[in-house]
Amino acid sequence: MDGVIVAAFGRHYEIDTPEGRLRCYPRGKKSSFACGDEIQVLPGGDGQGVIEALRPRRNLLWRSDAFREKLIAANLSHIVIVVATEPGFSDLLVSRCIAAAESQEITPLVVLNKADLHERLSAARAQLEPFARLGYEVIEVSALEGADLLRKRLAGLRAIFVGQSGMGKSTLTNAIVPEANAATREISAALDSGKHTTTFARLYPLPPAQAGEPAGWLIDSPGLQAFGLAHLSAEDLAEAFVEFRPHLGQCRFRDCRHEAEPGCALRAALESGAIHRRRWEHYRSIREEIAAARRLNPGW
Ligand SMILES: Nc1nc2c(ncn2[C@@H]2O[C@H](COP(=O)(O)OP(=O)(O)OP(=O)(O)O)[C@@H](O)[C@H]2O)c(=O)[nH]1
Ligand SMILES: [Zn+2]
Repeated sequence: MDGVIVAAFGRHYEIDTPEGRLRCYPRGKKSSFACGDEIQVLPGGDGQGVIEALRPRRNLLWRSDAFREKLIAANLSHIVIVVATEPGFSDLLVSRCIAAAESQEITPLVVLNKADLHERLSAARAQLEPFARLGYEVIEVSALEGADLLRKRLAGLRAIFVGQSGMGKSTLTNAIVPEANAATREISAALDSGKHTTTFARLYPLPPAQAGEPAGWLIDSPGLQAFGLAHLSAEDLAEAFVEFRPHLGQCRFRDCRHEAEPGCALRAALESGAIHRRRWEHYRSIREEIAAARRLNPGW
């Protein structure tokens, strides 16, 4: 039977199948599946099943530091990077998420939430300007006011919300997917608290963009403060900055590290303004972090 992983708990998985939701276990000890993975399941009765096989992935979003890697989601069409007017957000984290997306050929989409908090709106817009200038879509919403525009935009997509804690990912999910509301209420009741912090990723169905087209889904994921990209090589990283692409391979030296070498095409693009200074800083700090991770663990 075919199914899709809707939640991953390490040792077991929740899988939606044509016969309903099953609680499934992998065959062996090793289990490395993610939300969005398409799976072949052997149902075992009483709502349980065994994972028989993984269908080939179209892509895989993951993060890594020197010693650990974590699968986030598979088979995505879009990564929705949620930021907010309040509290402040890290534009470096936005660049990291975009780099992760670009390296897997997933389309990034930036959502600026809490647009109802007007005093902070222009500062947040200014922080997003380097991304908007690159052609990345930025959508302003207020989860408290319904997020209708975003609901329409996401119809038919296979998307994940990523972002720092407190940006409003869960509130947006609740505004967009009615079933998510019920799930949040259950968890809150179980924890006996009004405050809800997402602790694991969960996939919810979305309607198709038009009747007759395929349905989509949306994954709400826990807030992240870090998005390590230790698995990307220096070349992968430069490629993941889309505005660098026309300049790659144009440096005087084939092995240019884009530091202080003469005839560096990237630095020339920076000086001419074709590369935004902020994005250059992001690139440098991610590259440093990758180099540090690889010094700690040469196995990468
Ligand atoms: N004013 C305003 N507040 C919002 C909006 N969206 C969310 N909030 C508030 O922001 C806080 C954080 O929202 P959450 O949805 O829990 O944030 P999250 O990104 O899911 O956080 P984690 O679950 O920790 O990852 C809550 O108090 C929400 O009520 C909005 O559009 N406007
Ligand atoms: Zn160079």
